[in-house]
Amino acid sequence: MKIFLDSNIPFAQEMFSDLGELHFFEGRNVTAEQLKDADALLVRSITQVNEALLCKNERLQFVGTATIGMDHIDKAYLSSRDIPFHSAPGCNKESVAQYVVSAILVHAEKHLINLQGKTVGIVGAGNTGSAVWQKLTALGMKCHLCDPLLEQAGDRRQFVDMKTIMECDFISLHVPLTVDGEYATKHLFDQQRLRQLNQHQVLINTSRGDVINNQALLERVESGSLPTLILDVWENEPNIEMALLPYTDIATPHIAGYSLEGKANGTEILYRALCQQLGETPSKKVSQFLPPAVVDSIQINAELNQNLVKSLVHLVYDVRRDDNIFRAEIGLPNGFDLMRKNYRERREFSTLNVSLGANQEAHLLAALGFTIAN
Ligand SMILES: NC(=O)c1ccc[n+]([C@@H]2O[C@H](COP(=O)([O-])OP(=O)(O)OC[C@H]3O[C@@H](n4cnc5c(N)ncnc54)[C@H](O)[C@@H]3O)[C@@H](O)[C@H]2O)c1
Ligand SMILES: O=C(O)[C@H](O)[C@H](O)COP(=O)(O)O
Repeated sequence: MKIFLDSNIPFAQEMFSDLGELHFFEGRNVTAEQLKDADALLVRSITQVNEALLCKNERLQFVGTATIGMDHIDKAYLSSRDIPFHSAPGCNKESVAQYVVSAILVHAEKHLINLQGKTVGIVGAGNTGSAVWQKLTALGMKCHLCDPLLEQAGDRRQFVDMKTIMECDFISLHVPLTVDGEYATKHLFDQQRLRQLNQHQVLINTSRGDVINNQALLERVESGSLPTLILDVWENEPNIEMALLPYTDIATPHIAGYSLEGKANGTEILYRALCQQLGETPSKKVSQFLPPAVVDSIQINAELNQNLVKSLVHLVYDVRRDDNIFRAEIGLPNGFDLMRKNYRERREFSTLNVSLGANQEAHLLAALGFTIAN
C-alpha cells in the first residue's frame, strides 16, 4: 500500500511504516500528479482535498486529516467516490485550551485584572470549547456557553444566546468554519457584531480565521477604542492582513493546537483508523515516541493564587514566546508557514507533575490539566 502523507505529521515514520510504503509531501503545494498512485492520503489542514487534487487518482481507499478542523475536505466529493474519510476529533483540544489559559493570564497580569468572577463567552461548546470552559471555570471565571446546535440536539448544559456572549468580558471562539445553514460561522463576527465590542472586552480567535471578517475587523480597530485582540487564526492564511498586526495584543501563526501531544494525538487517531480499515490490530501508541519534558516535576509550598498559577502555566507554555516570534518573522518570505513548520517543541500541562502540600487545591491544577503527584 502506498501511503502519502504531509511531512508535517509528526511520528509518521514510527507509526505508519509497518502499514505501507510512505511518501511525504509539502501540504501547501501537493499536486494531483504527485498523488496519482496513493492508496491512502493523510493530510493536515493546509491541503485542500477535493476533485482538483484527486482527479488523477483512481485507487484511493482512505483519506485522513490529523486535525480537528475539516473545512479543507470536500466530504461530499469523497463520499461520491466511496472513499472513507477520518478526522481527529479532539486531538489538540487541550493544546488550544492551554493557549487560551496562557493568553488570558498574560492579559490579566498586564492589566492587573483579578479573573475571579470575570465573564467569558465561549462560542462553540464541542471538544475544545468544553475544555476551555473547564479550565476557565477552575480559574474562578464565570463561563457562558453558546452552541445552538448542541442545545437543539438536547445537550443538557446551560446555554446562552449571542446577545449574552457579546456582553462578556472575554469572548473565545471555538466553532468549525461552516458556510451553509442557519448557524453558518463564516463571518459570524461581521461588521455589525464587531461594532458592538468595546475597549474593555477581549476577543480571542483560535477557531478559523474566516469566522471573523478581517477587513471589518481592521475598519473597526482603525476607528479607535479597540477591544483587546488575541488572534491565532486569520483570513487568507498564509497571506494574512498585515495591517491588523499592530492592533493585536497577541498574534500567532495558527499554532494554538501545536503542542507535541496535540499533533501526536492526531497521528495516532489516523493510525488506528487506517489499521481498522486494513484489518490490522494497532500495535503502537504514539506516547512511546514522545520525549521526556524538559521540566517534569515541581513542588509547590505556598497557597495557590492567580499569580502562582500563572507562573506554573508559563513554566510549561507561555504564549508570549509565540507572539514574539510571530512579530519578528511574519515579514520574512514564507514567514507564516515557516514558523509553523519549524515550531519549537511545546508540551502540555500534563507533562508537569505538581506536588502540593496538604489541603492545597489540587482540583484547580488538575482541571487546568497538570498532573498531580501523589
Ligand atoms: N487554532 C488551532 O490550532 C485549532 C486547533 C483545533 C481546532 N481548531 C478549530 O476549532 C474548531 C472547534 O474545535 P472543536 O474541537 O471544539 O470542534 P467540535 O466539533 O468538537 O465543536 C465545535 C462546536 O461548535 C458548534 N457550533 C457550530 N456552529 C456554531 C455556531 N454558529 N454558534 C455556536 N456554536 C456552533 C458545534 O455545534 C460544535 O458543538 C475546529 O473546527 C477547528 O476549526 C483550531
Ligand atoms: O483543526 C485543527 O486541528 C488545527 O487547526 C490544526 O492544529 C491546524 O494545524 P495544521 O493542520 O495546519 O498543521
